[in-house]
Amino acid sequence: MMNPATTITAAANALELSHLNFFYGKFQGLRDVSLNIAEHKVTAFIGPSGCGKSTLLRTLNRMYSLYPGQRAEGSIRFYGQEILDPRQDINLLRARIGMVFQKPTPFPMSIYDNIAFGVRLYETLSKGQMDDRVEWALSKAALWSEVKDKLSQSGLSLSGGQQQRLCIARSVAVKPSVLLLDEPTSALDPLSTAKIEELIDELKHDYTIAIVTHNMQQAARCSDYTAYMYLGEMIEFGATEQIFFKPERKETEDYITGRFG
Ligand SMILES: Nc1ncnc2c1ncn2[C@@H]1O[C@H](COP(=O)(O)OP(=O)(O)OP(=O)(O)O)[C@@H](O)[C@H]1O
Repeated sequence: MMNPATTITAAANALELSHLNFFYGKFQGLRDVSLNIAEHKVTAFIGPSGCGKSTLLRTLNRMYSLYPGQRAEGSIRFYGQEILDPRQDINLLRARIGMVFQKPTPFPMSIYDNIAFGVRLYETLSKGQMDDRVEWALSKAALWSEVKDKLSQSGLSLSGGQQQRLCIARSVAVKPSVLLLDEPTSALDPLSTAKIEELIDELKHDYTIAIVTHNMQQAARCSDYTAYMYLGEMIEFGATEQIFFKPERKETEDYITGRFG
C-alpha cells in the first residue's frame, strides 16, 4: 500500500516518524509508518482493533524496550533527537514524553505522593516547592478543587474518573513536553469522559498530545489531526475535519461511516 501524504505544515513538529517498522518477535506490528506530530496540537490515532494504534504510541517513548524480542526500525525524531538511538536515556525520555493508560493506574499511596513520587525521581525540591508542584499539577488536571482537602487519602479512594485525572496530573507533574493518552476514557462514564475531553482541550496549550481512541466522536471532538490505521499501516493522515468529512481513501471513508468489516 502506498505511503500517505505525511507532511502537514505546522509551526513546529514535536515528533517526526519516518519509515517506522515495529516487530513483536517475527510479527510485524507497524509497517513503514511516516508522519509528523505537530507541537501543541492533538493528534488522534483511530482504526479497528489490532491495527497497531497502541503499538505506535508505545514506540514514541520506547515503552516497548522493557520487553525482550520487541524492536523498532526506522526513525523517530523528538525535536530533532533520534529516540530509537540505543544510547537514548530512556528514563529521561519518559519524563519528556509521558503516558496515560486505558485503565487508571494510581500508585497505592496518598494522592499527594502519587504526584510527588515521579517528581522526586528527577528533581530535588523543598517541601514548599513540592507542595506548590502538587497543587499546580492537580490544578492542571482539573482535580485540585475536588481533592485539596484530602491529599493524604489513598489515590485508590477516588472515583474512576478522578483516578484518571490523577494519572494525568502525575504525568504533567514532571513537566513533560508530550502526553501520550492510550484510550484514556474507555473505562469512564460519560461525565468523566467529558471532563477528560475538556482537559485535553486545555492541556494542548502547553503540551503536544497524541491520543489513541476507539471512539470516533471523541477523535472528531478533540483532535486537530487524525491518523487512520489498518493492519499496521497508516492508511490516511490529515486534518481531523478532512479525515471525517472528506477522506481521500475509500478505506478511511468505510471505517468512518461504519461500513467497515
Ligand atoms: N506483546 C505482543 N506480542 C505479540 N503481538 C502483539 C503484542 N501486542 C500486540 N500485538 C499484536 O500487534 C498488533 C497491533 O496491536 P495493538 O495493541 O497495537 O493494536 P490496537 O490498534 O491498539 O488494538 P486495540 O484497539 O484492540 O487496542 C495486533 O495484531 C496484536 O495482536
